[in-house]
Amino acid sequence: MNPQPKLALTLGDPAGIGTEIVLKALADPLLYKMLSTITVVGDRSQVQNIYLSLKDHTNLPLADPDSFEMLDTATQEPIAIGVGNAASGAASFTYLDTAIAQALAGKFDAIVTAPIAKSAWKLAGHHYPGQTELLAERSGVEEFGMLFVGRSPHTGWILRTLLATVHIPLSEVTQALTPDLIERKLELLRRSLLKDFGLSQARIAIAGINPHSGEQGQLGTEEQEWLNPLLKQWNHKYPDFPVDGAIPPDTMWVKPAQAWYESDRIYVGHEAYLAMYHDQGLIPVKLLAFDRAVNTTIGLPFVRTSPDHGTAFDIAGKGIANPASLIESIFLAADLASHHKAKSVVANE
Ligand SMILES: NC(=O)C1=CN([C@@H]2O[C@H](COP(=O)(O)OP(=O)(O)OC[C@H]3O[C@@H](n4cnc5c(N)ncnc54)[C@H](O)[C@@H]3O)[C@@H](O)[C@H]2O)C=CC1
Ligand SMILES: NCC(=O)COP(=O)(O)O
Repeated sequence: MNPQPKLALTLGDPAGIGTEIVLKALADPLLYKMLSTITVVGDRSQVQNIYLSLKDHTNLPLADPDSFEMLDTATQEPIAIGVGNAASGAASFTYLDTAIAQALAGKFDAIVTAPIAKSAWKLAGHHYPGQTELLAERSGVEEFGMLFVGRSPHTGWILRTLLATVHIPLSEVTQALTPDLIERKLELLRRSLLKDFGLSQARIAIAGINPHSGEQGQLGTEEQEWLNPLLKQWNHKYPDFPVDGAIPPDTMWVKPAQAWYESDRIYVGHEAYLAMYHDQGLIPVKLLAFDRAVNTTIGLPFVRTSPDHGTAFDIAGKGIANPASLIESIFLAADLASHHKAKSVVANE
């Protein structure tokens, strides 16, 4: 039988809500059976301090730091809660870097990351757009992507959204969106649907770039000039992973929203969506699923998941942070990693 996958759980930015949601998640009865498979990566004394300061005034129970495994990654200096700074950026960078090194050495099958602040990484001298790019660089992969996954609590339907471009200024988006990029993202998504999610057939919906997908060239020409012809070629090449589009971006999310909320409708819809830029994809994801969507990095040699929210500095230390998206991230990491392990067992047989 397959052993359960081993998960690293990093604390994220210590000035944010990371430690609080980790302690809340690990106290959740749903996670109880998985506790022995999880190693928290971060500063033990900081965890102890947050536990002592919050345990008598939070809205949810906290796990006692003695009840779980920790890989102690002590930080250089005490960190005040509520504002990301160079010290908190240095700490969250070290937690993630430590977890990556251990995952690459085979000690972990998956990394679940609590949120970091990119601005704090920059203050600490680490110039990465986010955790995703550090994970990819350390793993030596060039093709990787940011995929958000959320299961509807109303209908059980799963919304999967890949971003074609991620953390770049809006003014750079149209230059970044090239036929080569879209083809690579579609291929990454196809492989992930096949290998990570076990779907041998899936429909993909792709959003246009311009209002009304260009309105036949009147509101932008990318769709007519190269996006629609590229999709035609793709559909010829991969009939099991057909792409619908380019769908006008303002209406693309109507059917997913119905599938999310309305169990009486039969939505024979798309297994995945490709959004052209960060907010085109993440506004609908967060409107529908802020408390449960999971950010997963596809294309890595190990599994990586993270909540869809950030460090929430405005509520850090108040005991009111919601751990739901982190809990979903832990479940998804375990699922995806079990799937990978099962496949590698079959491959070695
Ligand atoms: N996975 C990651 O590492 C992510 C990191 N970030 C980083 O987080 C920092 C802050 O970003 P913001 O845009 O302010 O987004 P945010 O998600 O941290 O906060 C947005 C709003 O949602 C609330 N919120 C967020 N998570 C919550 C939770 N678990 N429970 C209750 N309320 C919650 C906050 O209090 C705030 O009002 C930025 O530096 C950004 O780069 C943002 C998104 C993801
Ligand atoms: N908006 C998603 C996000 O900021 C996640 O970034 P990353 O740190 O996971 O790369």
